[in-house]
Parts: sequence; structure tokens; C-alpha cells
Amino acid sequence: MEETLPLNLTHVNKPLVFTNRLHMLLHFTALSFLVYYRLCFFFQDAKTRGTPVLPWFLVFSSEIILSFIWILDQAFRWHPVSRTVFPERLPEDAKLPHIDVFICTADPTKEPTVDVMNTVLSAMALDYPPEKLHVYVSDDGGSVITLNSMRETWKFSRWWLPFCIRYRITCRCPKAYFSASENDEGGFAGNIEFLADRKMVQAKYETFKESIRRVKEDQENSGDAIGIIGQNHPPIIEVIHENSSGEIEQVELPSLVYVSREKKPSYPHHFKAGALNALYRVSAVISNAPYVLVLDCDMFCNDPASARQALCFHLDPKLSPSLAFVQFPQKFHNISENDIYDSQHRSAYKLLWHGMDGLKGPVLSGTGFYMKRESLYGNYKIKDTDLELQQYVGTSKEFIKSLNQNYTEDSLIHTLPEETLHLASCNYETGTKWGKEVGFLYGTVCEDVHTGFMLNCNGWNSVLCDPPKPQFLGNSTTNLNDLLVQGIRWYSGLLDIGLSSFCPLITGPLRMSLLQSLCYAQLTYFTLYCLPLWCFASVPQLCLVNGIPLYPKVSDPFFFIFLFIFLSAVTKHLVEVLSTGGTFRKWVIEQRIWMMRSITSHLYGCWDVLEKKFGIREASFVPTNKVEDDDKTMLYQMDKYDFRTSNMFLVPMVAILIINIACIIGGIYRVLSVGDWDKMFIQLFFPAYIIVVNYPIIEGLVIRKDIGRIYPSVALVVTSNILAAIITSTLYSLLRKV
Ligand SMILES: O=c1ccn([C@@H]2O[C@H](COP(=O)(O)OP(=O)(O)O[C@H]3O[C@H](CO)[C@@H](O)[C@H](O)[C@H]3O)[C@@H](O)[C@H]2O)c(=O)[nH]1
Ligand SMILES: [Mn+2]
Repeated sequence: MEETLPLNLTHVNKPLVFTNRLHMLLHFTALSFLVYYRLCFFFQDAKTRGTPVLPWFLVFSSEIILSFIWILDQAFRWHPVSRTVFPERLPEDAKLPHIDVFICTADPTKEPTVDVMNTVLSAMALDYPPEKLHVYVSDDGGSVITLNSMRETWKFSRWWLPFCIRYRITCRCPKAYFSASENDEGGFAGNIEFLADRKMVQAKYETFKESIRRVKEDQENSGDAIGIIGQNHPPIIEVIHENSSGEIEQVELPSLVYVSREKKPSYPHHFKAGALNALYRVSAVISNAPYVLVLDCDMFCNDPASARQALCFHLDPKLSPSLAFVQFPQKFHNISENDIYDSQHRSAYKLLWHGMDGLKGPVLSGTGFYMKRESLYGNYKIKDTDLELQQYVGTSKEFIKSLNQNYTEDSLIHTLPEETLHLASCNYETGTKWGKEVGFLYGTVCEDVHTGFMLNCNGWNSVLCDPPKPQFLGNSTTNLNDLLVQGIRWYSGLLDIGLSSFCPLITGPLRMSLLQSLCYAQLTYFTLYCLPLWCFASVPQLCLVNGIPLYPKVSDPFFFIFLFIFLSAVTKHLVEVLSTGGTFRKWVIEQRIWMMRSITSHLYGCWDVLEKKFGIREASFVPTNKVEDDDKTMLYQMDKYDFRTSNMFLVPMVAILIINIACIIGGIYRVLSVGDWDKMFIQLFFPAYIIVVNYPIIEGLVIRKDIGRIYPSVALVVTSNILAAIITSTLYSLLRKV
């Protein structure tokens, strides 16, 4: 009866679903009262109002935007699920499908080659029949360093893979394996042969690292600067192969292919999406596996079992026909205990993705997913003539042939090198539907969300596979500068999708469930948090000093509506943090990071989108820095914010704090002398809350003496004060008049 047992199971946490929905009902009712209260104001007689219209309107608009995002957010909480897989029930190895692994790298200066090669090694060492595994590395930098290092990697893999298999090592990324405090001994603890082999392989690993260092040095000495090579180079494709030397045992290894697509300054290259599409084509004529694992170069396989786990969904006869991809959550190896930047993106990967999984499936997250190759080929099947097909996917006959291959071993095509180079050339896509209907979509730097959204629109589903042991571990941004810079790219890319012709609120409901569309809308519109947060950080405070009440007084029944909404929102957040393994402290940190990001990254993200819409600026994808810096890591591990970032981020944060501190002092003085504290209670609470939550900024500015503090440079002090003064005086004059 073995065959009838399911490969996977889905669980619904019913009590959680119930409490979520009850909370939605209560919170929504309170929000309706709030809207009623705000609207009534406009019907009052101008004389009895006692508050000018403008500040009321600003605060009301902000509340509407927050409520709008809150409503979108509820879709994630409607029907969260989790899943279990049973890889032991998969068919025997001989019947398993081929898998291609794509690893993207772009810049050997920002993405340390040794780490990239560790990712490659961990992927080659997946627990999967090696003859069915092809690992492709896309090098957008077109760098000799990466190519030569891959040759070294191939050599080392002949030692590394047999070692992992023989001793059943589960951590197959050598860097992680050799630096782990506790050794993964696969049940061979104390075995003399194991210890000797381990020592020998470790020595080989050291030699391997040394050889990569030499490759780098040779390149630097040859005068070719690293980094600027990326924008203009011919296509290079090489199947890595070395003649085996006698001393190594003969083992079958997965194939390893280096692909650097052609780049010319006159052709847009569409960043990572362009790189992945080139890999899609090249691999189609080499191995053409029906499933593709995509990895960022900094995300290694932490457990070799992921391929088999993903196949528990892809080979499930019920799910398979409409299943586009199996997404594993992004998890990171460099997260400290308190995680002061929320680098792990707790809410997304521990909560939101599970919520979408209960609807039509999680959003594509850029890395750590097993995609069904066919799902990205669009509507190629309904093209009648060869010409139509060529206009759709391009002119390569070999590629078109690959579309209809049966994925059996004998059908693997042995392609001529010219064909692969043609497929990786930069004008191959001209006049075709690549990036529009075929492959990863262009037009935004968040190609992952965009592509996932369109797949869902076209009827494909996805699932989230989140086993207890992280299958992939990446490198997250753990300093303020990288975090905020990366944030600008994400939030502008996401808002780009929201404002494009693929607006999730319009396209979505027509082509998928309303709830799933709301989830996408939340992802693409939460950049707009910057508007209400800027407002709440300044308007109520300035009204406080001016004696303009914006909220009901303590004795008013509506006061409890506001109190309830605040408490309900923060308590729900706190409960979610605690139930996903966080602490009270983590909750405060998330509140703080939300404020910091909204005030800076979200704002600049919006600005970026505006500039792009008006054609002032082109899209850019600045790869995140992945070089480990001891100073920065030390500060992060010590839970100290590293404020060594540009004034572009510091000035708004410091200016907001100046306003809040000044207003709370002025406000308290005014309330004491006038005695209307009951009218101003909420407005006194606002700045107090902001100051308490953001205390580390004050500490960084006036108390800390270490390298990560905020240096009160003349430029910073002057610009923050000027900004604070501009905001204050503009609002001051406006608020009173209207
Ligand atoms: O022109 C480019 C730019 C980047 N990359 C690669 O894309 C990957 C992701 O870039 P990274 O700098 O690490 O960006 P992150 O912000 O960390 O990436 C997140 O956000 C991206 C979308 O902005 C997604 O593509 C990623 O999968 C997701 O992890 C890396 O492997 C890069 O080498 C390219 O191949 N070509
Ligand atoms: Mn990354």
C-alpha cells in the first residue's frame, strides 16, 4: 500500500485561524468608529470645531492609509497553513527527474569568490543522483576570477563530495562545516578513519582557498581591474571539466557549467532576471531538466535533502499539474540573538508566506525555490506556426526542440557550442517575449515578486516548504547602511509593480482569489507607510505645542476607540512575535526598524519610483555587499546599531527626533500652564512613544563613544536642524491658518 501514502500533508492551525478572524472583526469595528468620528468633524459648525481642517485632514488621511494597509495585511492571516513532507515515499532514484541548479553571481568584489564557490559546492553535494544534477553558475561580472575559481572548485569537489557521502555529512557547505562549533560527524564520531579523512579534506579545503586567493591575485596583477569588467563582454560558456589524476577515487560528479551572458552597454541587461533567462535558455539545450533550483550566490544548501523535499510536491499527482514552484523560506546564518535590524525578516518568512500558502501559494522570493521549467514558458503551446513560436521564444531551433523534449535521459541534447553562445548573446531576446511573457519578468528590480504574481495570475500555484531544519542559509544585511540601501531597491521595485499595468488590486481579482490579490497588494503598497509615518512623527506633535487638539479627550467615549485600536494593533504584533519564537525585546526592535525604514528607505523608494515614472532615472540593481567586515559584525553581535551610514539616512531620523523632543518639552510646558492635559493626552503620548522606541538613536548621538555612534558632524547637525526647522515652520504656519 506504499504507493497510496501521500507525499505531503497540509495542516491548518484552527485555533489560530479563529483568533485571527475574531481579532479582524473587533479591530475592523473599532476602525469604523474611528472613521465615523473623523468624518463627523467635517459636518460640525466651523466655530464649534476648535481645530483647523488641515491637520485634521492630514491625520485622517494617514489613518486611512494605515487602515488600508491593515486591511490588505489581514489576507495573510485568513488561512495560514503549514506542511509536512515524506521524502522516503518518493519513487526510487532511477525514476526521479533531472534537476538543474542556477546560481547567480554578479560582482567578485562585493560577493567574495570563496563564498560563492562554497554555495556551488553545497549545491553539487545535494542528496540526488549526480548524473541527474547540473549546476549552472551565471556570472554577470564576466570575470576570469569566477571562471578560474570554478575550475578549482571542480577539483576540490572530487575530494569534498565523496567525503560527504561516505560519512553522511549533512552540512555540505565546506565553510560552514569546518567552522561549525559542533562537528557534524554523521555517526562516525571517534572513528579513526573518519578523523584522518576529515583532516585530509580540511587540508585540501585550505589549499582550495589558497588557490582562489592566487587566482584573484593573478588577475589583479594582470592589470585588469575587478568590478568594472561587468558591463561589456562577450558570452562565455564552459562546461567545467578536468582530467582526473590517478590519486583521486573515481566518483561521478554532477556537471558544472559556467555561463557568462554577453553584455554590451547599448543593450539593457535586466539585472538578475536577464541573467536567469539566459541560464534558462542555455540549460535548456544542455540538460533541459524539468525542475530548476534557483539560488543567490550567498545562499548555500544547509541540508542536502531539499531536492527530495521539493519533489514531494512536484511529484504529487494532485498538486503537480498546476504547481509552478516550491519555495523554501529565506533563512540566514549570520543572525545574532537579538537581531537588532530584523535582518531575518521574521514577519515575512515566519508568518506572511504561511498565510499565502493557505491561499494560492507563497510569493516567489528570489532564491531557494524549485521551479517547474515549463511554468515560465508562457503560452508557447498554443503557438501554431514555427514563425509564431520564434517570435515568442526566439530563433534557436535547438531551444524550440527542447520545449517538446520528453525529459528522459536519452533525450539530453548534445549541443554545439555556437548554439549556446547564440542563446546567451544580448540580442537574442530582441523582438521576442522574453521578460514579458516568457521567463523571469523585466521592468522591476523585484523580478521575483513580479514573476510569482504573474504565475499566480496565469493559474499556477506555489507551495511553501518550511521543514524544521533550514534547507538553505543566506547572508542577510546586518548593518544599517546595507539594510537601508537594500530597502530602497526593494520598496521602489515593489511599488513599481503596484503602480504598473499589473496593479494587483485590478489585475489580481480578475485572475485569482481576492484574498491572494490583497496579499500581493500589501507587498506592493506597503512602501506607502512612509506617508502616515512622516505625518504621525510631526503633525500631532506640532499641534500639541500649538494647543490644537486632534484626538478625543480622555473623558470622551471615542477616546477608548483610539486606545483600543492602538492596544489591539501592538498586542497583535506582540503576540505574533512571541508565537514565532521572538521576545518582548524583538517586538520593540521590530517597531523601531519599521519606523526607521518607513522614514528613510520607504520614502526614498517612493521617490525613486517617481523619478523612474518621469524618466529622470533608470532602474538600477546595486547588489548587496556580502563582504564580512569584522567591525560591523562585532557591533551587530553586541546589539549596537552601526550608524556609519550616509547623512541621507541619518538626517531624517535625527530631524524627526529633534522635532519630537522639542515638542514634548514645549507640549508639557504648555499643558502644565493651560491645564488641558485631558485634551492633549494622546498627543503627549505620541512623541513619548517615538522617543522611547527610538532611544538607541539618541544614545548613538549623545552617549556612545564607539566607532558605530552618530558623529555629530557639522553637516549632520546643521542639515538635521534645518530640516526640522523647515518642517516645523511650514507646518506651523499652515496648521494655524486653515
Ligand atoms: O545584475 C545583477 C544583479 C544581481 N545579480 C544577483 O542577484 C542575486 C541577488 O542580489 P543581492 O545583491 O544579494 O540582493 P538581495 O537584496 O540580497 O536579494 C533579494 O532581493 C532580490 C530582488 O531585489 C532577489 O532577486 C533576491 O533573490 C533576494 O534574495 C545575487 O546572487 C546577485 O549576484 C545578478 O545576477 N545580476
Ligand atoms: Mn542577497
